[in-house]
Amino acid sequence: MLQRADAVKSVDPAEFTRLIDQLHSQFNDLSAQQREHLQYLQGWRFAYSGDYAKAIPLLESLVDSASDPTLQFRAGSTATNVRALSTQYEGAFLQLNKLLNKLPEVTDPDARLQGMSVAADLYTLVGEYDLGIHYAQLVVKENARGRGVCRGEQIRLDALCKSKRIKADDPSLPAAINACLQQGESLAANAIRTTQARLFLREHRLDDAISLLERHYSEVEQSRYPRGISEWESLMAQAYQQRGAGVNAQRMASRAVEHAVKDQFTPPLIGAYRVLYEEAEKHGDITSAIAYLKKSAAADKAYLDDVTARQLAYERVKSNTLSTKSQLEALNQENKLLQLQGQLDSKAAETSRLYIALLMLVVVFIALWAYRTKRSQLHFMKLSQVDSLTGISNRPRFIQLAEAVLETARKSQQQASVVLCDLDHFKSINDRFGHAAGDHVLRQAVIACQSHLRVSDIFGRVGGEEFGIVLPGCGLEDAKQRAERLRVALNEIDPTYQGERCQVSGSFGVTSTEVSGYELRQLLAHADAALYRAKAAGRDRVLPYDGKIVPQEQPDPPIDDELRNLGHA
Ligand SMILES: Nc1nc2c(ncn2[C@@H]2O[C@H](COP(=O)(O)OP(=O)(O)OP(=O)(O)O)[C@@H](O)[C@H]2O)c(=O)[nH]1
Repeated sequence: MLQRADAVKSVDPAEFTRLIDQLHSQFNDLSAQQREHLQYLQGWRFAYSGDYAKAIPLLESLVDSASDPTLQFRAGSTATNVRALSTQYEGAFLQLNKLLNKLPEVTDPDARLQGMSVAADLYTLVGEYDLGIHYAQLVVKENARGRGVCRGEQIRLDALCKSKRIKADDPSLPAAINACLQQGESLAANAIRTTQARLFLREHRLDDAISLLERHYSEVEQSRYPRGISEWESLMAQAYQQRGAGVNAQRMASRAVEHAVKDQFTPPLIGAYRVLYEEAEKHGDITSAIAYLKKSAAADKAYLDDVTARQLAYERVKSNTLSTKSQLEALNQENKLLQLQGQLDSKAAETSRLYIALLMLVVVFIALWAYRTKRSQLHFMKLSQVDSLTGISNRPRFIQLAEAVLETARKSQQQASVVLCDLDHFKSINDRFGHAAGDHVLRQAVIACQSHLRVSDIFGRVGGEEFGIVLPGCGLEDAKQRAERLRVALNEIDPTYQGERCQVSGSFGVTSTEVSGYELRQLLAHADAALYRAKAAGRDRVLPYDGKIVPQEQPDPPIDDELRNLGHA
């Protein structure tokens, strides 16, 4: 029943009214959504009958609260229309803005037709004919369920008529009327006929106007649409008057006034009063003439006020919308700017992270490079400090370590001893068994000595087959005993090499700080003197420096030269 009522509401007013009443009687059986639909139809009925005050709250409450978005949009369309009809133009344009914003999301073709029709109507009403025509053409183009051509053409032709861009003979007029009739839209067909009648009157084709208006008058009367009936009758009155049929003119004008919607001052009403005034004046009824003239003037003024009001409302809403739009655009720009700023910040952070990563990579690379360099430096340093044959300190390293140990001993006034050891007849080992055997003996001699030395003792190869030993914390007597142990250890080296016997022995010269002081040069010289004495005494023995044997006089050579000389000793 709801659907049927909706379908017939503008084509069969009697059936529509009957259905609505019947639905009201079954109100309790309706679902919430059905009640909302009924509320919409009730609002529509009030609007149709000209009771705008009742129609508006019913419709607008649905705009905000209806559960179905399509019904919301439809209620909004009708509410816009009703507000315009009741001259609440600002409200109408505000509603229209809401509608046009929602329009892209609306899919229901009927609802779209209704919304776009309202837009077209309203723009035409404020003289924005091109905009009105634009929406009317959209209605025609979408042609929802075949009804778009009728509805859109009705508005487009009205806008063309008002903007004086069409003639009464334009073929689109009968074509549109036919389209409406095919759809059963007699109300719209008659609205187009009204437009055509106005055009006939404008072109002074009175017979055509009267013929058209009379032909369909009864049909219009049956429409129960007061606004349409009143306009029709006003046009008839004006046509009759111009034709000289005063009685008919007066009759129709009175009906037009009678049917006019209360407090609505439209051109048809003004026209009707004008006819009544002129007819009364013609018949000498001055009192009535003055009364109608006053009414006509009042209606005219009210209409002009209305035109001004709607123009003002339109301009006000338009400028508000524009300023809201520009505010929104400014906000959008600001948002875009903020977004860009955000993107820029994150890019900058990303770049910083890249830089940091790069920097870390460089640092790691440098650290690695430094580590490798240091390692190879240490390796080379070690190589430069170690005797490659025996693995103990070489001569420069021995001197360096010995000086350090003696300096420490000097500072703490502790004793230290220096021992020089030279292998006996080493040349003959080389000569008899070969150089490799000599090397082997040198390595064995070092191993034998090491097993009797402490970690704190300094042991180095100071010449070809000559070794230096510094014994920190060791006095002369102790040093002699320890040198003796070394001597015995050399004797105990396995004397066979590749099946041949090669006896190893060494001669030792010993001195200590208590005898020679803390100067390494002096200590070495004295130890060397003792060694010289041991060699001379028959080798394979330990002799201390006794101060009696003076080593060979030398003009204080640099310590390396001295050591070299010692090596040859
Ligand atoms: N195999 C080998 N021989 C070396 C090395 N360094 C020096 N020599 C040899 O050691 C020998 C030292 O001989 P001399 O200085 O005559 O002394 P010596 O034969 O030990 O006799 P005295 O010291 O008087 O007992 C020389 O023949 C050098 O060539 C070495 O690294 N390896």
